[in-house]
Amino acid sequence: MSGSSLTWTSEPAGPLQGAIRVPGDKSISHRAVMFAALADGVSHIRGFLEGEDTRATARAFSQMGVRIDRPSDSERIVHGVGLHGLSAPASAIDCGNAGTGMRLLAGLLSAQSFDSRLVGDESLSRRPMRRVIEPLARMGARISAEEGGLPPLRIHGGQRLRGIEYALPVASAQVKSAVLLAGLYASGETQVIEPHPTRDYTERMLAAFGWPITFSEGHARLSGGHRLQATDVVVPADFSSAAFFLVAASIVPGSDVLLTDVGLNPRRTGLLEALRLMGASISVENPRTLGGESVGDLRVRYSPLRGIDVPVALVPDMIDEFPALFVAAAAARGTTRVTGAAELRVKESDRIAVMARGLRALGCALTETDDGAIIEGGRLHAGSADSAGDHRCAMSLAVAGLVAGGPVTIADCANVATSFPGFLELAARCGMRVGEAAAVAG
Ligand SMILES: O=C(O)C1=C[C@@H](OP(=O)(O)O)[C@@H](O)[C@H](O)C1
Ligand SMILES: C=C(OP(=O)(O)O)C(=O)O
Repeated sequence: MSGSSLTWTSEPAGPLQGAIRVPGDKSISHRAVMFAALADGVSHIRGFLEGEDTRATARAFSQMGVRIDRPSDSERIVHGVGLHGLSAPASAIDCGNAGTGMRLLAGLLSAQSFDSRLVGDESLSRRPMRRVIEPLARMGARISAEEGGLPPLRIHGGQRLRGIEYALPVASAQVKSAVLLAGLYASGETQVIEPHPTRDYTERMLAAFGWPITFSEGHARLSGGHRLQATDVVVPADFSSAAFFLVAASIVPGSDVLLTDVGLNPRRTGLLEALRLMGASISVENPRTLGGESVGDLRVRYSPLRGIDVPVALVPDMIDEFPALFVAAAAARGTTRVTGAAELRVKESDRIAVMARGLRALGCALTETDDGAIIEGGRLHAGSADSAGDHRCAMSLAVAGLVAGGPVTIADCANVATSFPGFLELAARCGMRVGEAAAVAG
């Protein structure tokens, strides 16, 4: 990573135009490497996200003896070692900035015969891990953490796991997936019940790799003792990365942008519905299936937005898109209220606080609440904001700069490389004026 001091400048821009394909889906890329590594045979992954988060996951499996070839950018050929073929890593596994990597690996590693240690960067080291430790301990896992349930995690191998029925206290695909991954190795049946359905990539991908699993909205059930069979995976473009362009083109007058091959799993597309409720003009063109997932091209045209009460039922389906939604709300006419989104406070940053500070610095009237915010739309002005090292806040604040009265500087943007390498190039290609501060100023 290129140092946390990276500052961007974003300037007001004219209409955004063009067709772009954002990089591969992060959630699917993490899981594709994991299941391919544990499968019997060789799997070919196309469209893999070349982000720091997913590369860290691939590195973790290389450390555990899995051969992973990279024939070209965003391609991986994974030589699976079978469910019991991983070997003890010689050193700690560094998950970088990735909550997904750490929580899913915690489930998987708690079932191995060897000990392991999971570490992360400064942000990940502040994120709650009790949510996975607790159900995994019930299955018989032995995991110790720092005070407060924080990383690093020390996982004591050689435990016999047993299946459990687990009702998740919070809607979390990461916790669900950690339990299901441990369940692959457990005796008996493992069942997970969610308070609200979350992204079901683990369930779908287990089925694609040949593991018997029953799942429906909010519920998944599997038994241990089967095998995973290598399969090829095609990763669609990441809706969460497309989100910045959906908002940008919606708020910059005259814009007309096409985002191609975007994954449209309904557990990810809450922002599409929220923006449409606000008056956005977004159509799905050429809907089709790619690698078992619904995909489509999203055509977004400028349309004046109005404030809404974001339906609470949409929250889990747009959990990573709130920083972008906050910007849409700040540029809309009227008031937007977000509730039921307390999870935003335990992401890469406290996303409610970081976006509140950032948008207030640009003149937005915004009131933080425990589980959301009240955002008054209006005109933004030039100013300085800090992303607090959070990739999604950095890109969202860059979008805000497009409609501010003058240049906006955004501090601490290096972590954009965790989920969206090449953001600046794609942004420039459709007409955004965002760049590294020195380059824009010079
Ligand atoms: O399972 C996944 O791939 C993810 C689940 C979500 O986290 P939670 O499970 O904490 O809601 C999301 O915020 C994250 O970016 C990716
Ligand atoms: C929350 C996110 O990811 P993770 O939990 O994997 O760090 C995200 O990408 O917005």
